[in-house]
Amino acid sequence: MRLDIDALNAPEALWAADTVYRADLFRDRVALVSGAGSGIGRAVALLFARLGARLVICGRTLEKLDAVADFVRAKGGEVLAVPTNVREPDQVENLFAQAHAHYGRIDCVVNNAGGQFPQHAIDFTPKGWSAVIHNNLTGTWLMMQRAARYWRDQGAASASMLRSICNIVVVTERGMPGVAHTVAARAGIIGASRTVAVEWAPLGIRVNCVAPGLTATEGLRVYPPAAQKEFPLANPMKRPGTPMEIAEAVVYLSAPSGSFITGEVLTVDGGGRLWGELWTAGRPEYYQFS
Ligand SMILES: CCCCCCC/C=C/C(=O)SCCNC(=O)CCNC(=O)[C@H](O)C(C)(C)COP(=O)(O)OP(=O)(O)OC[C@H]1O[C@@H](n2cnc3c(N)ncnc32)[C@H](O)[C@@H]1OP(=O)(O)O
Ligand SMILES: NC(=O)C1=CN([C@@H]2O[C@H](COP(=O)(O)OP(=O)(O)OC[C@H]3O[C@@H](n4cnc5c(N)ncnc54)[C@H](OP(=O)(O)O)[C@@H]3O)[C@@H](O)[C@H]2O)C=CC1
Repeated sequence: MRLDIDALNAPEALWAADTVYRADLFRDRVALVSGAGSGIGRAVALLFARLGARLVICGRTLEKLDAVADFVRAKGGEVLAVPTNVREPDQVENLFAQAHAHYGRIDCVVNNAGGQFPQHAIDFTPKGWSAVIHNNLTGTWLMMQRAARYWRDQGAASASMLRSICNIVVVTERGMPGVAHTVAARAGIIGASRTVAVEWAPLGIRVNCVAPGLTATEGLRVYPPAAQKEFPLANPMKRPGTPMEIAEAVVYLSAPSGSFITGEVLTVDGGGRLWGELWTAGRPEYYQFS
């Protein structure tokens, strides 16, 4: 299988792609997207912008954020780019302070920033385990909690507020050989999301997760060629998902279409949790077919 990752992730292609949503769905709303400099996060941010949202985007690398911000502005959109490492509480604090100073409101938060490295679990070092847990569990949690405190401090939710948190996780049901650290971290986020969906409902906050299956982004390039060769075996559709397919799921949960949905995990994996093999660090000999 040849993955045309560059074509599927090109901002112009994302901007021109068909969408089921109407153009003013997020007019006057503010959407904050982490990890928006590439891949799924960029696709989510661009779709929000196409639907009229004003954006706050963050990630660790300023150049990547600037490229997305320049593109959105060239299309007539409004965007604030704040370099942020979501693992650092002070930086998360600064992000929300800047967003509020700039727009005076935040409606939706999409916690997409994350990543891991493929390795057989038996070889994880304490430092490697901690890096992935901090990135994906602690970082996402800090963003969720800061968003909830922001909305609590804003007072009662008005009818015009969406107050939605959407966390990008991975499909955890069958585990995923080669990335046990990230499966552990994301299972933690799913559990926390279900719990705070109840605790934060009185604040008018909905909390959901989107679990993408194999999705064609630049991020896949960190996987070894042997794993990449087997990517078509990841689901019964025998193709990767596209960043746009994940973005449309995020918008569904974040928009009024998700107004009665909270504590849910929307799996967008082409059926991969039912059938498919994903050996992210290569297939061990024991599991070879011949
Ligand atoms: C088949 C694929 C599809 C399914 C996979 C699961 C679904 C998810 C898919 C995706 O997420 S797509 C890709 C998303 N993007 C990324 O994953 C980004 C790339 N990864 C990273 O940036 C890092 O892996 C990181 C750990 C997340 C970054 O954290 P940090 O900057 O703190 O780490 P480092 O300082 O680089 O390393 C700390 C520590 O971690 C161990 N380690 C890091 N990389 C590797 C590696 N390639 N192999 C083994 N161990 C690694 C190591 O112990 C490092 O410490 P030192 O050895 O450097 O002292
Ligand atoms: N592609 C796939 O098959 C799947 C992806 N996912 C998840 O979807 C999300 C997006 O992945 P994808 O788009 O594929 O890959 P990318 O690597 O392109 O996206 C990850 C983004 O997160 C940012 N990021 C990583 N760590 C941090 C941090 N500590 N603070 C702030 N930003 C950070 C990165 O930017 P920078 O390095 O500049 O900070 C990058 O823009 C990730 O959480 C990923 O694990 C889940 C399932 C499948």
